[in-house]
Amino acid sequence: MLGLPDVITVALFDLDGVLTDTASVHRTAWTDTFNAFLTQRAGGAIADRTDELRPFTDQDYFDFVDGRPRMDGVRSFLDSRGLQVADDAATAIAAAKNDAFLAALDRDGVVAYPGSVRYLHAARDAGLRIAVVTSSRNGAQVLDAAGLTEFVEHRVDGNTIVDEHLAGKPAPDSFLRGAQLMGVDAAAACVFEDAISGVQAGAAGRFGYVVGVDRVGGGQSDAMTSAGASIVVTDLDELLAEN
Ligand SMILES: O=P(O)(O)OC[C@H]1O[C@@H](O)[C@H](O)[C@@H](O)[C@@H]1O
Repeated sequence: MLGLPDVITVALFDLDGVLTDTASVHRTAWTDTFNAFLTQRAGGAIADRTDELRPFTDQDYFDFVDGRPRMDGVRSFLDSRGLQVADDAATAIAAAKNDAFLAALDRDGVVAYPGSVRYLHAARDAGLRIAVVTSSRNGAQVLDAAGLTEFVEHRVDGNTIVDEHLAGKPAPDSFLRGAQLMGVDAAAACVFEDAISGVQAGAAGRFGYVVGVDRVGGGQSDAMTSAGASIVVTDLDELLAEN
Protein backbone atom coordinates (compact mmCIF):
# COMPACT_ATOMS: atom_id res chain seq x y z
CA MET A 1 0.00 0.00 0.00
CA LEU A 2 2.92 2.36 0.65
CA GLY A 3 4.95 0.95 -2.25
CA LEU A 4 7.69 -0.34 0.07
CA PRO A 5 9.02 -3.84 0.87
CA ASP A 6 7.29 -5.52 3.83
CA VAL A 7 10.49 -5.47 5.94
CA ILE A 8 10.39 -1.66 6.13
CA THR A 9 9.02 -0.35 9.44
CA VAL A 10 10.64 3.11 9.53
CA ALA A 11 10.73 5.96 6.99
CA LEU A 12 13.68 8.35 7.05
CA PHE A 13 12.61 11.37 5.04
CA ASP A 14 14.96 14.03 3.79
CA LEU A 15 13.16 17.36 4.12
CA ASP A 16 14.02 20.03 1.52
CA GLY A 17 12.81 18.78 -1.86
CA VAL A 18 11.20 15.62 -0.47
CA LEU A 19 8.55 16.88 1.95
CA THR A 20 8.76 20.64 1.35
CA ASP A 21 9.25 22.70 -1.78
CA THR A 22 12.34 24.37 -0.34
CA ALA A 23 15.18 22.81 -2.36
CA SER A 24 14.81 25.58 -4.94
CA VAL A 25 14.85 28.18 -2.15
CA HIS A 26 18.20 26.81 -0.98
CA ARG A 27 19.45 26.69 -4.59
CA THR A 28 18.55 30.32 -5.24
CA ALA A 29 20.16 31.45 -1.97
CA TRP A 30 23.35 29.55 -2.83
CA THR A 31 23.39 30.88 -6.40
CA ASP A 32 23.02 34.52 -5.31
CA THR A 33 25.59 34.13 -2.54
CA PHE A 34 28.26 32.36 -4.61
CA ASN A 35 27.80 34.75 -7.53
CA ALA A 36 28.25 37.73 -5.19
CA PHE A 37 31.43 36.09 -3.87
CA LEU A 38 32.76 35.30 -7.38
CA THR A 39 31.98 38.83 -8.57
CA GLN A 40 33.83 40.31 -5.61
CA ARG A 41 36.78 37.98 -6.17
CA ALA A 42 36.87 38.90 -9.88
CA GLY A 43 36.66 42.61 -9.11
CA GLY A 44 33.82 42.98 -11.61
CA ALA A 45 31.20 41.25 -13.74
CA ILE A 46 31.53 37.46 -14.18
CA ALA A 47 28.75 36.71 -16.71
CA ASP A 48 31.16 36.15 -19.63
CA ARG A 49 33.93 34.42 -17.72
CA THR A 50 34.82 30.81 -18.45
CA ASP A 51 37.58 30.37 -15.86
CA GLU A 52 37.31 29.44 -12.18
CA LEU A 53 35.39 32.67 -11.52
CA ARG A 54 32.61 31.81 -14.01
CA PRO A 55 29.05 32.01 -12.64
CA PHE A 56 27.65 29.35 -10.30
CA THR A 57 25.25 27.08 -12.22
CA ASP A 58 22.42 24.72 -11.31
CA GLN A 59 24.76 21.85 -12.20
CA ASP A 60 27.29 23.20 -9.67
CA TYR A 61 24.50 23.13 -7.12
CA PHE A 62 23.51 19.52 -7.89
CA ASP A 63 27.12 18.28 -8.05
CA PHE A 64 28.71 20.05 -5.10
CA VAL A 65 26.10 21.54 -2.74
CA ASP A 66 22.72 19.78 -2.88
CA GLY A 67 21.93 17.75 0.24
CA ARG A 68 25.19 18.50 2.05
CA PRO A 69 25.58 20.37 5.35
CA ARG A 70 26.10 24.12 4.86
CA MET A 71 29.86 24.34 5.44
CA ASP A 72 30.46 21.16 3.40
CA GLY A 73 28.61 22.81 0.52
CA VAL A 74 30.79 25.93 0.72
CA ARG A 75 34.01 23.93 0.77
CA SER A 76 32.93 21.42 -1.86
CA PHE A 77 32.06 24.13 -4.40
CA LEU A 78 35.17 26.25 -3.73
CA ASP A 79 37.36 23.14 -4.02
CA SER A 80 35.70 22.25 -7.34
CA ARG A 81 36.95 25.59 -8.71
CA GLY A 82 40.35 25.34 -7.04
CA LEU A 83 39.62 28.52 -5.05
CA GLN A 84 41.60 28.99 -1.82
CA VAL A 85 39.55 30.81 0.81
CA ALA A 86 40.42 31.49 4.46
CA ASP A 87 38.18 29.92 7.11
CA ASP A 88 36.59 33.21 8.15
CA ALA A 89 35.73 34.07 4.54
CA ALA A 90 34.19 30.60 4.05
CA THR A 91 32.18 31.12 7.22
CA ALA A 92 31.02 34.51 5.90
CA ILE A 93 29.79 32.86 2.68
CA ALA A 94 27.82 30.32 4.75
CA ALA A 95 26.33 33.11 6.88
CA ALA A 96 25.34 35.16 3.83
CA LYS A 97 23.65 32.12 2.29
CA ASN A 98 21.68 31.54 5.48
CA ASP A 99 20.58 35.18 5.62
CA ALA A 100 19.36 34.89 2.01
CA PHE A 101 17.55 31.61 2.76
CA LEU A 102 15.82 32.96 5.89
CA ALA A 103 14.81 36.17 4.08
CA ALA A 104 13.16 34.06 1.36
CA LEU A 105 11.35 31.95 3.98
CA ASP A 106 10.07 35.10 5.70
CA ARG A 107 8.92 36.53 2.40
CA ASP A 108 7.42 33.44 0.74
CA GLY A 109 6.68 30.95 3.53
CA VAL A 110 7.05 27.18 3.11
CA VAL A 111 4.89 24.89 0.98
CA ALA A 112 4.66 21.14 1.65
CA TYR A 113 4.23 19.02 -1.49
CA PRO A 114 0.58 17.86 -1.50
CA GLY A 115 1.66 14.37 -2.64
CA SER A 116 4.08 14.17 0.25
CA VAL A 117 1.41 15.22 2.74
CA ARG A 118 -0.87 12.50 1.34
CA TYR A 119 1.96 10.01 1.71
CA LEU A 120 2.66 11.08 5.31
CA HIS A 121 -0.99 10.56 6.22
CA ALA A 122 -1.05 7.15 4.53
CA ALA A 123 2.22 6.17 6.21
CA ARG A 124 1.00 7.19 9.64
CA ASP A 125 -2.33 5.42 9.12
CA ALA A 126 -0.49 2.25 8.04
CA GLY A 127 1.76 2.32 11.13
CA LEU A 128 5.00 3.19 9.34
CA ARG A 129 7.12 5.15 11.81
CA ILE A 130 8.47 8.50 10.60
CA ALA A 131 11.73 10.40 11.11
CA VAL A 132 13.30 13.31 9.23
CA VAL A 133 17.01 13.35 8.39
CA THR A 134 18.09 16.67 6.90
CA SER A 135 21.45 18.38 6.53
CA SER A 136 19.77 21.74 7.17
CA ARG A 137 20.22 23.62 10.41
CA ASN A 138 16.80 25.15 9.66
CA GLY A 139 15.01 21.80 9.69
CA ALA A 140 12.83 22.44 12.75
CA GLN A 141 11.74 25.84 11.42
CA VAL A 142 10.90 24.48 7.96
CA LEU A 143 8.92 21.56 9.41
CA ASP A 144 6.97 23.96 11.65
CA ALA A 145 6.29 26.42 8.84
CA ALA A 146 5.01 23.57 6.66
CA GLY A 147 2.80 22.19 9.46
CA LEU A 148 4.55 18.81 9.39
CA THR A 149 6.12 18.63 12.86
CA GLU A 150 3.28 16.45 14.20
CA PHE A 151 4.22 13.60 11.85
CA VAL A 152 7.85 13.34 12.99
CA GLU A 153 8.93 11.02 15.81
CA HIS A 154 12.62 11.96 15.61
CA ARG A 155 14.59 14.58 13.69
CA VAL A 156 18.28 14.53 12.76
CA ASP A 157 19.26 17.91 11.31
CA GLY A 158 22.27 20.09 10.54
CA ASN A 159 22.58 20.99 14.20
CA THR A 160 22.71 17.31 15.20
CA ILE A 161 25.40 16.78 12.57
CA VAL A 162 27.55 19.61 13.99
CA ASP A 163 26.89 18.79 17.66
CA GLU A 164 27.55 15.06 17.28
CA HIS A 165 30.42 15.46 14.78
CA LEU A 166 28.65 13.31 12.21
CA ALA A 167 29.94 13.13 8.65
CA GLY A 168 27.47 14.81 6.30
CA LYS A 169 25.80 13.26 3.24
CA PRO A 170 27.00 11.57 1.00
CA ALA A 171 28.31 9.72 4.09
CA PRO A 172 25.53 7.58 5.60
CA ASP A 173 26.08 8.74 9.20
CA SER A 174 23.11 11.11 9.58
CA PHE A 175 20.69 8.45 8.26
CA LEU A 176 22.29 5.79 10.44
CA ARG A 177 21.81 8.09 13.43
CA GLY A 178 18.16 8.46 12.42
CA ALA A 179 17.71 4.68 12.31
CA GLN A 180 19.44 4.36 15.67
CA LEU A 181 17.12 6.95 17.25
CA MET A 182 14.17 4.98 15.87
CA GLY A 183 15.64 1.77 17.31
CA VAL A 184 15.92 -0.19 14.05
CA ASP A 185 18.68 -1.55 11.82
CA ALA A 186 19.28 0.10 8.48
CA ALA A 187 17.73 -2.93 6.76
CA ALA A 188 14.34 -2.07 8.27
CA ALA A 189 14.45 1.60 7.23
CA CYS A 190 13.68 3.33 3.94
CA VAL A 191 15.54 6.50 2.88
CA PHE A 192 13.61 9.09 0.83
CA GLU A 193 15.92 11.54 -0.96
CA ASP A 194 15.89 14.16 -3.73
CA ALA A 195 19.66 14.84 -3.75
CA ILE A 196 22.25 12.58 -5.35
CA SER A 197 24.40 12.96 -2.24
CA GLY A 198 21.48 11.69 -0.15
CA VAL A 199 20.81 8.71 -2.41
CA GLN A 200 24.51 7.88 -2.16
CA ALA A 201 24.20 8.07 1.63
CA GLY A 202 21.24 5.68 1.57
CA ALA A 203 23.14 3.21 -0.59
CA ALA A 204 26.33 3.50 1.48
CA GLY A 205 24.37 2.82 4.69
CA ARG A 206 22.81 -0.34 3.19
CA PHE A 207 19.30 0.80 3.99
CA GLY A 208 16.50 -1.62 3.20
CA TYR A 209 15.08 0.59 0.44
CA VAL A 210 16.11 3.93 -1.09
CA VAL A 211 13.47 6.05 -2.82
CA GLY A 212 14.89 8.71 -5.14
CA VAL A 213 12.53 11.66 -5.61
CA ASP A 214 13.32 13.36 -8.90
CA ARG A 215 12.07 16.95 -8.70
CA VAL A 216 14.29 18.33 -11.48
CA GLY A 217 14.09 16.03 -14.52
CA GLY A 218 16.84 15.84 -17.13
CA GLY A 219 19.38 13.19 -16.21
CA GLN A 220 18.50 13.22 -12.51
CA SER A 221 16.53 9.95 -12.54
CA ASP A 222 19.36 8.02 -14.23
CA ALA A 223 21.88 9.61 -11.87
CA MET A 224 19.77 8.48 -8.89
CA THR A 225 19.60 4.93 -10.20
CA SER A 226 23.39 4.93 -10.70
CA ALA A 227 23.83 6.31 -7.18
CA GLY A 228 21.90 3.35 -5.75
CA ALA A 229 18.21 4.27 -5.66
CA SER A 230 15.92 1.23 -5.39
CA ILE A 231 13.20 3.16 -7.22
CA VAL A 232 12.83 6.70 -8.60
CA VAL A 233 9.53 8.61 -8.47
CA THR A 234 8.65 12.20 -9.31
CA ASP A 235 6.27 12.54 -6.37
CA LEU A 236 5.72 10.45 -3.26
CA ASP A 237 2.09 9.72 -3.99
CA GLU A 238 3.21 7.67 -7.03
CA LEU A 239 4.19 5.07 -4.42
CA LEU A 240 0.60 4.93 -3.15
CA ALA A 241 -0.50 3.73 -6.55
CA GLU A 242 2.14 0.97 -6.53
CA ASN A 243 0.14 -1.70 -4.73
O1 LIG B 1 21.97 26.07 5.21
P1 LIG B 1 21.11 25.04 5.88
O2 LIG B 1 19.67 25.50 6.07
O3 LIG B 1 21.71 24.56 7.14
O4 LIG B 1 20.97 23.84 4.89
C1 LIG B 1 22.06 23.05 4.44
C2 LIG B 1 21.63 22.19 3.26
O5 LIG B 1 20.45 21.49 3.61
C3 LIG B 1 19.96 20.59 2.65
O6 LIG B 1 18.75 20.06 3.10
C4 LIG B 1 19.75 21.25 1.32
O7 LIG B 1 19.49 20.27 0.36
C5 LIG B 1 20.96 22.05 0.89
O8 LIG B 1 20.70 22.80 -0.24
C6 LIG B 1 21.36 22.99 2.01
O9 LIG B 1 22.48 23.73 1.61
